[in-house]
Amino acid sequence: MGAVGTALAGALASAGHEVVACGRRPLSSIEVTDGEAATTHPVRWAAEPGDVGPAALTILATKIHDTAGAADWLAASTSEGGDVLVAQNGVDQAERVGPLVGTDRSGTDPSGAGPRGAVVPALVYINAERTAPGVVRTRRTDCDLVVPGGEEAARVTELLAGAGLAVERSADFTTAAWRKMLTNVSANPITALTGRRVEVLAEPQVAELAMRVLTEAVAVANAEGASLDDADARDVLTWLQALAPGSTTSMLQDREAGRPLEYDGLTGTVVRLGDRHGVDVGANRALLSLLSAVSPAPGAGAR
Ligand SMILES: NC(=O)C1=CN([C@@H]2O[C@H](COP(=O)(O)OP(=O)(O)OC[C@H]3O[C@@H](n4cnc5c(N)ncnc54)[C@H](OP(=O)(O)O)[C@@H]3O)[C@@H](O)[C@H]2O)C=CC1
Ligand SMILES: CC(C)(CO)C(=O)C(=O)O
Repeated sequence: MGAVGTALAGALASAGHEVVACGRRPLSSIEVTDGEAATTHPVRWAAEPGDVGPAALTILATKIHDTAGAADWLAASTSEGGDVLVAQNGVDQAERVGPLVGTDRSGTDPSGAGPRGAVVPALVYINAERTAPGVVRTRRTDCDLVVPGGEEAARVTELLAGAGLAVERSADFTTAAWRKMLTNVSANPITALTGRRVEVLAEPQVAELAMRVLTEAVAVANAEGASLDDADARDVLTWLQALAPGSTTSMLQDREAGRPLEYDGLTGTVVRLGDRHGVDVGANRALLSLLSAVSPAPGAGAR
């Protein structure tokens, strides 16, 4: 459980759900501070996949490059079905996680057709800052999560009911995912590279760079089937500039903690797709070069 996992776990615990924390460090409770109010919730810690047991809902909230590392946890919690909410950034959550869920991974079932739950992508708009293991500060706007339309996402949304989360359904999830991606290919690299929180995006020269990054990403998004324009790029920058004072990014937190940076599935994706579609992605490529100089791409094979 990191920043997002703890924030979502706190919300589910407050709705009365039993929460199991799958992780490498023992955890008996979590604390979530939203605004001034801190709430503490008990959790059961599972030290290894064999301790998890079947779950009605599994939330995967690792960094993109750690997805494959979570495979045994996912196989264990979905061995009898149950849905998976993929609370990760990027644009291909379902493709990334689908193969890891609910299939017989022992090799004894050649059809690979174990029980299957649904894999539902979630675009996370909660700004979550982990200040200690199991301790998180959230800064929220009027939307916490965006999930697709359809029956499977409706079932997951129902499970989340009562958790105090503002969940939106999007009938055009490709566009919604790329809109969220715009926040991450601009704010995350720029904050991580400058070592400053999102307020850095208010500086005129930085805002100009962010707009170049965003307009390139909009062209890539549209080549991938999204429906965005330069006004959306402007809106995303305005949204980022209006985030609560002190808001950070997941990539800046990783840089500060000396952890690998999650750029391959974000800026790396924009650059690869830009090259494939013949879209100029010069500003994104420059950020990618700088990010790779700061931290070698972790798990580039685990996109
Ligand atoms: N933080 C934020 O505000 C936002 C983040 N996001 C996205 O959400 C996703 C999660 O981000 P965030 O919560 O910030 O990330 P964190 O780094 O805070 O949390 C990731 C967690 O995954 C755990 N983990 C990684 N590999 C394994 C494994 N093999 N087994 C068990 N646990 C594992 C880590 O454990 P350990 O602590 O032991 O390393 C860590 O606790 C990312 O895709 C991010 O881009 C989206 C919106 C906002
Ligand atoms: C929107 C933003 C930039 C902040 O929550 C984010 O998604 C992240 O930190 O990864």
